[in-house]
Amino acid sequence: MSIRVKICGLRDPETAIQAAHFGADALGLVFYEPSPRHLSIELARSIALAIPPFITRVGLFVDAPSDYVQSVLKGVPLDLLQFHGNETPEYCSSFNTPYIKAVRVRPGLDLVKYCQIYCQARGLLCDAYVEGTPGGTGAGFDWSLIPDNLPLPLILSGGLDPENVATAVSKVRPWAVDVSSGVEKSKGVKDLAKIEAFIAGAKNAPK
Ligand SMILES: O=C(O)c1ccccc1N[C@@H]1O[C@H](COP(=O)(O)O)[C@@H](O)[C@H]1O
Repeated sequence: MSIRVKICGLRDPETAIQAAHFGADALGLVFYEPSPRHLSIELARSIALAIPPFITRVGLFVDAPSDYVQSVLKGVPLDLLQFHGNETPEYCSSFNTPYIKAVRVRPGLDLVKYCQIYCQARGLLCDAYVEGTPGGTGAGFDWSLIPDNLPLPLILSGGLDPENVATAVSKVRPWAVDVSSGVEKSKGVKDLAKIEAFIAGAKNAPK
């Protein structure tokens, strides 16, 4: 099975198009104001419309008011929502749009139970826990905390980069990987060479 790769935090159409040409399967647009990758609805729309077909356009939210998510969905063509905060299963299911749920992995957290609670999610995204910041931190975590028997497709993220992604894919065998900081030259500024190397590293990881 070939690994899927999501590149998160695109901020201009040209970089999104390049990432698609390098083989990205999904591209993430951030709607979380404190993030350096936050987009206005207008800019997000121009990026989403530039993305070629058969690439999943993902909108990322963190504990956003429902009417804000609705207004983004009205203005921006999105295929999938990524909820990266403490959203309830009822909230996540209320937008009539497929979603993935992010969880910040910590010792003692029962990830199988978490999947059962979010059973409507299309996948579970496992990220690092960093006090005070919901994600996009570049921090990694102990992959051995992820059980083998997760009932949802696993999307591995948190501190991945072109150097460690092949090891992550070979060891953890996730359905997909997701990256933001690891393919940037500075906070919020993507690096095309790193995006290309990350995608190649993930897709050519030893089986
Ligand atoms: O990218 C962001 O700015 C962001 C903001 C708030 C929550 C999540 C965010 N991104 C997601 O965080 C993880 C880990 O990213 P990193 O590669 O460690 O920087 C990833 O799933 C991003 O989609």
